[in-house]
Amino acid sequence: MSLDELPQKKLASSEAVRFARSDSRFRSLSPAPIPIPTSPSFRSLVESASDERVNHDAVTSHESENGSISTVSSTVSSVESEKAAYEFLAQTPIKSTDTHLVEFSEAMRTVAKALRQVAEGKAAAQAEAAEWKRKYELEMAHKQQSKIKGCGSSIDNELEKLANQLTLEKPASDQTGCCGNHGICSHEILQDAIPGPNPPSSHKMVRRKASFRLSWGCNGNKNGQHKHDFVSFEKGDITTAERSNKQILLKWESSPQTVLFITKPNSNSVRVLCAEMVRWLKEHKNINVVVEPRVSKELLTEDSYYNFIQTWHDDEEIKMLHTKVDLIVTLGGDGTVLWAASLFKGPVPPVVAFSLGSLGFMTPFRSEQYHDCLDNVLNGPFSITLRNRLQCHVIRDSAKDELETEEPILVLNEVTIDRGISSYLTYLECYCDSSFVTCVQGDGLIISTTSGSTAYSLAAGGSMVHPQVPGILFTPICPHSLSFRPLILPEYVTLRVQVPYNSRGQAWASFDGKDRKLLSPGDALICSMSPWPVPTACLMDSTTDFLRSIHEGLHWNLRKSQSFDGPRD
Ligand SMILES: NC(=O)c1ccc[n+]([C@@H]2O[C@H](COP(=O)([O-])OP(=O)(O)OC[C@H]3O[C@@H](n4cnc5c(N)ncnc54)[C@H](O)[C@@H]3O)[C@@H](O)[C@H]2O)c1
Ligand SMILES: Nc1ncnc2c1ncn2[C@@H]1O[C@H](COP(=O)(O)OP(=O)(O)OP(=O)(O)O)[C@@H](O)[C@H]1O
Repeated sequence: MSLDELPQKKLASSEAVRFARSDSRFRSLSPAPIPIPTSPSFRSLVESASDERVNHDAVTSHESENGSISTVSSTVSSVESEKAAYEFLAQTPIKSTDTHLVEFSEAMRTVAKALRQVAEGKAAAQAEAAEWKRKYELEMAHKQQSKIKGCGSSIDNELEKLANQLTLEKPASDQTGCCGNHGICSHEILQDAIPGPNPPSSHKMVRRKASFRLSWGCNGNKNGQHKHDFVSFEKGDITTAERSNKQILLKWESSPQTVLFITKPNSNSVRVLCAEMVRWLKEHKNINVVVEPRVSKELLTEDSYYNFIQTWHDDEEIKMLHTKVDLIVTLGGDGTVLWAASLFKGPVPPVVAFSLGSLGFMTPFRSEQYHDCLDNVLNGPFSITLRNRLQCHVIRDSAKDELETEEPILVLNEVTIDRGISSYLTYLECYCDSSFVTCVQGDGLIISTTSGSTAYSLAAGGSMVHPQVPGILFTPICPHSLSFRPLILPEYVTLRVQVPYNSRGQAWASFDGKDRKLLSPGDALICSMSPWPVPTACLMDSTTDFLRSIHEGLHWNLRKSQSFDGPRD
């Protein structure tokens, strides 16, 4: 832009104020620096122009490569520029210039205030992030302590008590001692339950859970022992001896006795298959069957033969399901596996997922072969995939100083933060531990597990990741930026996504595609890896099943082979 153009480009001062207030840079964390003019004549010219954009253009156009001041138009010398500026000032009525000066300084004050607020906001957010991390760690330490105190004695007694109860009864009040407020308890994560004699069985009796052992498959040798030294450091050489995630095998130490059925609703084929499988398990394997209340009604309406089935009546009973159920059978699609996982806020028994849906990424078993499949699983050993879940806490701005937060939500696929019905861009500040990651400006953000990498995250351009890879996917949804590529972060980090106070709109969080929660400015979502994975039984093994899913489910890299009879080297 040449100086001659300046008077025409001059904006009305009210426009300048509006611009200062609306320019997104003044709301962002790292605003572009506002250039300071150098020459006094130039400064007065710029001030009179009362437009920060004009200011910016003028300064950049005045800085040549050799450091001297030049204009875009090479014919105008600096002397001429100054002359033109004075001419311009002379033409401008004093009164109008004064008014412009006043209004421009008002605009600059607004800008300065906005910048100060942004800086303060950023500092406060960082301090708050650190504070929440501290509280979270405190809470975890507290849970760990109560677990250590309560686990030893209370779980034995409770299991004993439960074993003698005739139906799925409400837990006694001290049962939460071991499992925390949300029924979470770590004692069953790798080595489940306590081996020992079973109490006498009777009609409707819930017996002690079957025990099992998990081991690591080693180069195809199913009895391979997992070495605990991941890294060795001998004579200064660092080598990785064994990696943490190998194929895991589950071997029963006592026979499984109780199977929970979770079924897709409103499907006739599922209802018929469920009734048949329940009958088969009872008659051929003498297995106790627990079903959802809806399914219990359906089965009992169909035939009083199903009197032996058990169900639950309230949320408290759901919280204790993991202490009674040896195995979960799901009949449906991936949504049914997600639903089954969502019932367990703590440890999850192994899941055998039969495919009765359209895609079936996590449902490797075919219902036509259910006799063989269930036989194999009930006898064991069988391969499992330990599918990590994310633990999500919504922290409300209004409750950020309280220790008690909303109940955590565990997701198997992902948590999505999007713009919901709002037509504005979402504006989300993201932190990884105490480091600032980025501001998401777009339709939203997906924080996904590796199991969820083939679901929504994939549709948003994220990578497909083997479910045993320990990582967290950070995938933007339609980011309004050309350079925002998805990330994969290590599983040990804590992510924090905050809707800043100066966000234009609200955001919505949804968990495995369900339970939408409104996030208002100031609210935050904290995600970290949960210690409670979902163990899913494999048809073959983790890798074979994963590759089968991407081939058959997604037709990954399907292409006709070239014929042999073409041109050659
Ligand atoms: N644009 C998208 O792709 C999109 C949009 C919304 C939700 N979703 C996904 O839907 C999931 C909820 O599933 P639903 O069955 O309850 O809803 P749904 O009935 O809408 O089905 C969503 C589809 O995603 C598939 N799916 C689910 N989990 C998968 C996984 N881990 N790998 C591969 N495919 C998977 C399902 O088989 C189904 O075909 C959410 O967790 C989310 O990942 C995807
Ligand atoms: N036991 C259940 N109770 C309530 N809702 C359920 C249950 N099981 C599944 N759902 C819901 O029903 C919907 C459909 O289930 P699912 O995804 O398993 O079937 P599908 O859509 O036929 O299969 P696919 O996902 O493979 O296309 C999902 O939204 C899921 O959350």
